Amino acid sequence: MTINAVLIDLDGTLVDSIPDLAHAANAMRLELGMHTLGQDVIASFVGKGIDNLITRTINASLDNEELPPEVFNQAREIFVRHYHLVNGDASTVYPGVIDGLKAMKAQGLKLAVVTNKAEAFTLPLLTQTGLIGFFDTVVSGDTCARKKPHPEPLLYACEKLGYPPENSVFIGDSINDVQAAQAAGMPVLILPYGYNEGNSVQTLKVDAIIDSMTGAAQWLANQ
Ligand SMILES: O=C(O)COP(=O)(O)O
Ligand SMILES: [Mg+2]
Repeated sequence: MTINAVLIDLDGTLVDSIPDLAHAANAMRLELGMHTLGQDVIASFVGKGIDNLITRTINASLDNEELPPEVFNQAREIFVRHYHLVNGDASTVYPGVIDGLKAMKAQGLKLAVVTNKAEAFTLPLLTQTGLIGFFDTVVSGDTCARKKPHPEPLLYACEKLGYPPENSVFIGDSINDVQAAQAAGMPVLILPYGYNEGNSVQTLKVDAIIDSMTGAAQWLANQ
C-alpha cells in the first residue's frame, strides 16, 4: 500500500478541546436557566458538529431530538458567543502529536485536517495551538455541504492534496471518522484517548487502534 496523504481529525485526536466546549455549553445552559452538566457528559455529545452538540446539550441527552427553531436559534447564538470567547484557552495538544506530525512530514506525507468543527472555530484553534503550519489543507465542518460520517469532506481533502483515497489514510477518534473513511474507501487508524460519543473504541472495526500520533507515524512508516 502506497500512502501519500494523511487526513486527521481535530477534536479528540490532535487537541483535547473538551474544557472549552464544556465551558461554552454550560454557559449556554446557565443563560437559559438550566443547571450545568458534567464535563464527561458533554464530552459524550461531541462528534457530529456544533449544532448537534447544542441540541444534545439542551436535551441533556445523546438522542438529539429536534428543538423548536426559536429555542435552537437562541441557544446557538449563546453557545457561539461563549465559545468564541474561550476557544483554545483551556484546550491542549495531546502528547505525541507534535512529534508524530513532524515524523509524518519527514516521511514526505501531505497532511490535512478534516474536522466537523465549524471553520470559524477551527482556524483560530489550529493557529493558537501552533498546529496550523503542519497542514497542507484544512477542511472544516462547514466547508462542504455534508460533514462526517459522510465521506464528502474526506474526498474533498484528497482532491485538495492531489492523492486518491487509495493512497490516503484517515486518523481519528470516533465512529464518525470510521464511517466516513470507510465510505471514502480509505484505511482508518483510531486513537483511543478521544471522544467516541461515550462508547469504547474497541467496538469499532478499524485497520488499527494506535495509542498515539507518534505510533501512527511509525505505523505509516511500516506500510
Ligand atoms: O465538532 C465536533 O463535533 C467534532 O469535531 P472533530 O470532527 O474534529 O472530532
Ligand atoms: Mg474527533
